[in-house]
Amino acid sequence: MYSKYLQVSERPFRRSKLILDEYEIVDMLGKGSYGLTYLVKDRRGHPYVLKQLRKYKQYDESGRLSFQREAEIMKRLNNDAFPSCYRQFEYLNKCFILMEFKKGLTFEQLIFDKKCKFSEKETFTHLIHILKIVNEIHQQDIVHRDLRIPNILFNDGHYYIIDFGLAKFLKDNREDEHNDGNIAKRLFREVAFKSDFYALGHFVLFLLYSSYTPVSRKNKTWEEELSISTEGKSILRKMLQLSKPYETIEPLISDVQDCLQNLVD
Ligand SMILES: Nc1ncnc2c1ncn2[C@@H]1O[C@H](COP(=O)(O)OP(=O)(O)OP(=O)(O)O)[C@@H](O)[C@H]1O
Repeated sequence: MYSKYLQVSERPFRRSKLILDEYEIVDMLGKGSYGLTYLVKDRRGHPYVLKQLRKYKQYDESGRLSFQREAEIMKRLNNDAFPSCYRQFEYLNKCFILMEFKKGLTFEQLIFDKKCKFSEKETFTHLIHILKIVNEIHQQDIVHRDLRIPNILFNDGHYYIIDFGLAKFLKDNREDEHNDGNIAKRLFREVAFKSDFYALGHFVLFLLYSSYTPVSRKNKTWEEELSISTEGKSILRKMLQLSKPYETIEPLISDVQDCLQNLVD
């Protein structure tokens, strides 16, 4: 009850507010269930992203641990494709992570705001680039667990993956966590590489549907609606765990590369 009160009563910082006498709030970027995300700038005007753990999560050990883990994972992933974690601090009894601002548009913005349309070839080309950076994450035995269109940015040929709030080390796999009977949640959140492929399967569907025009009002499956290659369909079925799933990234990368060779522009 009290945590519900804290959740609804918590007000985000206003624009222009100075944090630690150093970082000025420029804009609010996101309001998730466990964090508030701001765009801030320092005194020289350099932009950063500042993530604040929500108050009601701060009193919960698992909330504090996840926030700590998010920072630890960002520090571990030393690659330009992921935001660097610069600083963790407390201010007014709230926990913060200061990270690198990655310039770009999310695939959600590209599809829904910019109305970009992606062909099958373009979709799998984006996928192969993204898989190469997901490989960097998996090589550290980390599963991202939230590879959705708002968490993948694109800018001038560069791809960035953000939001490690749900990421976990493989060793942190706990049976009870994804055993609550909700199958969709389990497929997205399982602490196994295949849950990242499952999420990317949905990412691929979002891109493919951007260039789809409905021809009837009947409810159909993506396999009936989308006209894509047999290879593309087979990859997607495995990603979505409708047929024997990919357990590691290498065979998936290899299948996407083969598929791309046969697709025309
Ligand atoms: N490092 C970053 N560089 C650039 N933009 C970022 C960065 N981190 C977050 N953002 C932007 O802020 C938005 C919200 O951030 P984030 O996903 O971390 O928080 P969230 O509140 O948990 O959001 P969600 O509910 O979408 O997961 C992102 O969709 C993205 O547009």
